Order: sequence, then structure tokens, then C-alpha cells
Amino acid sequence: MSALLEVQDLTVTTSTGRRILDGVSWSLDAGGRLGVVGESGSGKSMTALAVLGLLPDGMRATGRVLLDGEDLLALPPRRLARVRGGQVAMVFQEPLTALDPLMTVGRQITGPLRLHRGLRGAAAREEAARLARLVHLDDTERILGSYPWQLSGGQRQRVALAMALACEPRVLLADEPTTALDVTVQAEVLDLLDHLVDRTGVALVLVTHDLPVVARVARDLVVMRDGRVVEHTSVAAALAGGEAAYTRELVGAARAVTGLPGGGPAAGAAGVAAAAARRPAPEEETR
Ligand SMILES: Nc1ncnc2c1ncn2[C@@H]1O[C@H](COP(=O)(O)OP(=O)(O)OP(=O)(O)O)[C@@H](O)[C@H]1O
Repeated sequence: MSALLEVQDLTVTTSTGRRILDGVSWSLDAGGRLGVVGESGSGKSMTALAVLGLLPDGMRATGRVLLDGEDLLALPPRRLARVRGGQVAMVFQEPLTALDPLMTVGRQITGPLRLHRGLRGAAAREEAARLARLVHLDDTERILGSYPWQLSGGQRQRVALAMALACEPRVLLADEPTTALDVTVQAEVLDLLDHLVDRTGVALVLVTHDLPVVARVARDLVVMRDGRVVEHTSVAAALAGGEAAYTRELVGAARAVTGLPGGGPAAGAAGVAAAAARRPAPEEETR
């Protein structure tokens, strides 16, 4: 079976000729969950932006980004804009950047429903309410009538997820979706992401500097450094040791400061407890 999304030899160069990405390749199957990790400046966000055709002015991308075999890098801008937000949706670190401060949440969710699915009136409102419930915004009526600034950070990120899922995308690209949230809300949003991927079958690309975040939600892993892919493996294999010395370094560092699950004796009690607590049963899922 061929991959749903395949990045082949992606290279991004600035106007001054500096290579920001150098021959990045990875693939994602339908329904897959891929984590992209690496330290600050390793090129994670640029990879996500290049996939979406959203690179800053003056940067040039070469290589191929195949969605179901169609090269997104070769698409005319208007066709690419339809793919973006349609077949490939995105969620960023700061949900406020994706939300219009002057529009109620309800109108923001019905926007993509109208644009990508042709829903209007009561049908659009009902679908917006269903999406709000899907992302566990249970006080649905109040939330849909609120403006973004009236919501908490966690609620805003749930709204951003509802908007991303409104067009029934095949791929969800999330760049540091929990980094701006405090720790307990982070855990809730990660559990929600996990649940949404299961529930909708959307394939996930999760970009983060935080390995425990990836370990919690992703199945496959791309480790980046200095604009290159160091290793493309499974999360389980990386936690069990990883091929590349740099992957082992990242895993070791994460394990030293957090309860990173899996792995050998170094995982310790905190890691084992975190692994056990990783997937709550649906009925006890954190809201
Ligand atoms: N607008 C820009 N112009 C030129 N270089 C840039 C620009 N934005 C980022 N870069 C450079 O591109 C490289 C990759 O940056 P990128 O933002 O993808 O890293 P990252 O892995 O996502 O890090 P972080 O977690 O800090 O966001 C870095 O060296 C960065 O300095």
C-alpha cells in the first residue's frame, strides 16, 4: 500500500542560499500517527510549513510532498489552498492566531463547514454543535456563542481542533499544539487528540520538541537535527534504544526529567506509572 502523505527529499533554502531543510524524507500511512521531534531550530516547523505550502517569503522548497501521489509542491496556489484546510488541516501552538477575535466560536466553526462542505443554516449549526461535543466542549451553546477571548487556552485549542476537523481532513498537522498550555490542560488536550485520531481515523503529524508528548500520542517517529532526518522509526523502537546515537541522547534526556514511558530499567517508577496511565478508558477520559 502506498503512503497517504509522503515527503521526499524536501530541501528548503532561504533567499541567501542557506539550507534550512536538507533532504528530508518520511511517510505517513492513512490513519497513521507520526511524531516529528528535535531540538529548537532543527527544522520541525519549517517541515510542517513546507508541507502546507506556507513557507515565509523568499524561501524555496524542492523535492516532493505527495498526498495520495499528487505533488503538493507542484500545485498552483489556488489548488493548494483548497487542499490546505480541506484534505490537510492544521493546528498551531497558539490557537488565538487561528481564531478571529471579532467572530463568535460558532461562526468560526461554521465558516469551514460552508466553504469545504457546503453546509448552511441549521445543518451547519447542528454540525458545529456536534464538532464542539466531539472536542469535549460540553457547555456547547455557551461556547458557540462566545468570542475567543472569553475562553480559556485549553478551550481555545479545542475550538481550533473542531475547526480543523470541520472539513473532515485526511491529515491533521499539529505543530506544538499543547506547548502554550499549562501541564494539566496539556494532558487533557493530548488525550483528546488521541481520542479524535481514533474516532475520526484522521492521520496525524505531531510536531513537538517534547518527546513525552510524542510518546503519548504517536506511533511512528521522525527525529530531526540541523534540518535533516536523523532517524525514522517507531516510537516503541526509539524508546527501546533507537538506532541513532542522537535519538538515544534525546530519549535519555527526556527520561531523566520526565516520566517517559517504556524502555529499559532507566525508565524508573515514574515512567512505568506514566505508561500505565497513558490511555484512560473512554468512560473515565479527562474532559
Ligand atoms: N523566517 C525565517 N527566515 C530565515 N530563517 C528562518 C526563518 N524561520 C526559521 N528560520 C530558521 O530555520 C531553521 C529551522 O527552524 P524551525 O522553526 O523549523 O525549527 P524548529 O525545529 O521548529 O524549532 P522551534 O521548536 O524552536 O520552533 C532555524 O535555523 C531557524 O533559525
